[in-house]
Amino acid sequence: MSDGEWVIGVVGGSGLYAIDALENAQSIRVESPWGEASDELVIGEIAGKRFVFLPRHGKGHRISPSDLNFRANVDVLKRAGCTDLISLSAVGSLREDLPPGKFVIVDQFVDRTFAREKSFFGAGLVAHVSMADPVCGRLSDMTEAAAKAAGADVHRGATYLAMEGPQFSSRAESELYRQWGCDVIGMTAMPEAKLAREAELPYALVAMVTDYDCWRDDTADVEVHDILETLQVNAGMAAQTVVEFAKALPDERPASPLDTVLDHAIITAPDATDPALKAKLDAVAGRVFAARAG
Ligand SMILES: CSC[C@H]1O[C@H](OP(=O)(O)O)[C@H](O)[C@@H]1O
Ligand SMILES: Nc1ncnc2[nH]cnc12
Repeated sequence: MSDGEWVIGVVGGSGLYAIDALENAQSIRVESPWGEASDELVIGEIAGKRFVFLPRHGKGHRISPSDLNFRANVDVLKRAGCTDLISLSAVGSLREDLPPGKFVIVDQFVDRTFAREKSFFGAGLVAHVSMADPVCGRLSDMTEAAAKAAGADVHRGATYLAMEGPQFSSRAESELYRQWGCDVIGMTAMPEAKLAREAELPYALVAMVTDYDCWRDDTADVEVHDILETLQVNAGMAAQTVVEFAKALPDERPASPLDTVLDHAIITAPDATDPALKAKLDAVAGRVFAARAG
């Protein structure tokens, strides 16, 4: 893939249901063969760059983590022309030195979710992408710089434990995840990051710490009310992070190795391929099919 234009998809998590800085904003509903996405996409510009916003839980926070259609969400962002995805998420902290208010640029995941569709591929078209380095370093560098420019207290590098939810963790689980070396906990970055990788969309995660989960003796156990209170304080900084990101974005987007991960991931022979699944994969893997045909 050659150099080109940036189109930045932003997935807004809890407390982030709109981006006011989007200029010439238009809401569009994008159909997906993977079902209903969480909401309409809002397409617009910030500092002359193209952005596409999707509220992960839908406007009004209608959709629970286990009910999110992650495949449709990533598929519609790909269909809308996104080249890269930035995820903004609320997380609990599993570490003393990551207090509420901190912005954390996540670089690893432990996926403990179990009730979600985790791949675009499957019977009739099998693919195995690498998740060794699950986030894009270039995008993470830029989001780190942007969060700092927005005035956030930023920590770079953390392991995110993705839990199923929607209930918060028991104290024993919280302690276990700490012993595993996990740093923050949330319910949504998986399978989002896996699906972004399959869709050849470089992905970065800005996690905003809202609470200490339930492992810390002298802190009250996490409650939604406290999360939303902390998010209200942070929402401005999160929105400003997107603006700073846009301002610093170079005009040209250099190609990324993550743009072509499917070149070496699809294992099913052409004559064993299920045409119906192949058709559903038109946005996610259309580039590879076209290259193979041509
Ligand atoms: C609102 S409390 C728990 C909720 O917040 C996080 O969502 P998101 O990652 O979309 O910001 C967490 O993962 C839970 O879904
Ligand atoms: N403690 C926590 N556990 C899971 N998801 C969260 N999102 C914000 N805080 C969380």
